[in-house]
Amino acid sequence: MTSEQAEIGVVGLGTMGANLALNIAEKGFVTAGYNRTHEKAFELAEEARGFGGTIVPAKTLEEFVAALKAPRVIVLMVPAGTIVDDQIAALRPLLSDGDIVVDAGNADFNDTVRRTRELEGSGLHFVGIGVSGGELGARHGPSIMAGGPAEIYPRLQPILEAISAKYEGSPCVAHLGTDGAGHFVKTIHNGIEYADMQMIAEIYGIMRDGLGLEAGAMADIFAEWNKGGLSSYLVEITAVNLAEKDPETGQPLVDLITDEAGQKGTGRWAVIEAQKLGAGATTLEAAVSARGVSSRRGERARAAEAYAGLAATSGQFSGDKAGIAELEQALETAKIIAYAQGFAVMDAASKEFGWNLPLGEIARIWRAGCIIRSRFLDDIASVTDSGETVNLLVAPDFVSRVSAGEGALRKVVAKAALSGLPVPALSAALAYFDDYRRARGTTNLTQAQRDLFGAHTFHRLDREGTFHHRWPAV
Ligand SMILES: NC(=O)C1=CN([C@@H]2O[C@H](COP(=O)(O)OP(=O)(O)OC[C@H]3O[C@@H](n4cnc5c(N)ncnc54)[C@H](OP(=O)(O)O)[C@@H]3O)[C@@H](O)[C@H]2O)C=CC1
Ligand SMILES: O=C(CO)[C@H](O)[C@H](O)COP(=O)(O)O
Repeated sequence: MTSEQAEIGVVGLGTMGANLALNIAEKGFVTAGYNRTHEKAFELAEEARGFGGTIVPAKTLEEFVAALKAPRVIVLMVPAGTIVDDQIAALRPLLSDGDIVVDAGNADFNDTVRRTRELEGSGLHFVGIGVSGGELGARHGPSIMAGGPAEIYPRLQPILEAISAKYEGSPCVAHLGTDGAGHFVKTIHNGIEYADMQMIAEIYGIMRDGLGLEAGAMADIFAEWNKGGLSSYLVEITAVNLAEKDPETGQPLVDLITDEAGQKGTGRWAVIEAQKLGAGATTLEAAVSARGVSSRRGERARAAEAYAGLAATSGQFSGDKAGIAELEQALETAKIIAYAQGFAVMDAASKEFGWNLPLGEIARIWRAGCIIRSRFLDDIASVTDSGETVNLLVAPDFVSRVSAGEGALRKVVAKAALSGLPVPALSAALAYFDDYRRARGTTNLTQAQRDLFGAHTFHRLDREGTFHHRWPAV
């Protein structure tokens, strides 16, 4: 291979990096590849040759950098945290003015902001981008959420547009704002992903433990739902997950998988940022907490024993057509509420960090390629396009949909409570909805309590100003 021929380079050729490199090479861009375990780069170069693409493999970072045309574009696809800092530190002495380092892994947007500042004035440009779509998305078309300096984006745009997913011909990629905007949006994408997955799991729990349905029967129901308002990648894969049989035992594979959810941190970051912004993302919180509870399997087994004597009111749910339709409508309604929360967090962040996030564009680039892709994002795009700051819950189209579905959600949450079936995310959605639509809430009492014990003051409904009352001593 000759030197200085690659238009872009990828560092970190694991699940995502390898597939992204193949995707880029397939689109006709000569791509340099470096991996800590360098054999992978050579294997990948061989694979790319198979479809006529070029990946220039490198044994060392020096060789990798030498293979790139200047000004260089280097994409990091390694695990979040210090590994990204270490890679930047290792690359820095090898790079020149004008080179661009792109962190395309999941990252805490605070780290992206810090790295941007650290590289400011160094001659290098730092760009944080979120990539969603998992292994297949990376290979054939992910949704890409770009941050970083607006003036640098045009240099990345042709490659990003070529490799991204397309929705009716439109590339699912956009520059969303400066510094950490892309990673922030990806983080909220993942928070919504957690909520969506948790709600699906709760409905599955009702079908399994409340209705006694077998996995195969549930697969058919989810496959049917995927043809309607719930049509989405996550519902589609749920049907596939439930239909799959373990090749060794012939049993549904899902029945043999332990009920302990892993998490790599993005959902937690989403919830932390929502809390910092004072934008309640209760369905996302419920989903993150539920994964935490699930991981304490031993503790749960002991608690199950301790409360074995508690009687649940069985027979609440019905498996007939109307009963299944009620579950479908409850899930659809709760999903709208979860997405409303996610978009409200992005709206709050946009104002706090001065990003001017294009919420309609975000919904549009999530319509294909990413894990939460669904038909329903098209509806969100039209609502958020108006440019007005609205919580989706008060947009007219969603008011009618939530009004039509809230009864089903309420019944499902109530029946689950009576049955002793856990529905933390579905009930969080309902509670948020009831809270959000209540013109006269109850925190007047909270304010009174705060003023009594801490002289924190309060506002009054009947006059302007800030007040402190001399409450009776307690
Ligand atoms: N998997 C997914 O669905 C998605 C993942 N992401 C994000 O993409 C990034 C990569 O994830 P993924 O591809 O799944 O992870 P993998 O574990 O499959 O790959 C990790 C890559 O990072 C390299 N690496 C790990 N530790 C080090 C280190 N200390 N120094 C140098 N290189 C190191 C590995 O090299 P080696 O081969 O030598 O171990 C490998 O190339 C992460 O930020 C992840 O959050 C984003 C969207 C989806
Ligand atoms: O970014 C992703 C999808 O969008 C990754 O698959 C991520 O790993 C999912 O998060 P977690 O591992 O915490 O479930």
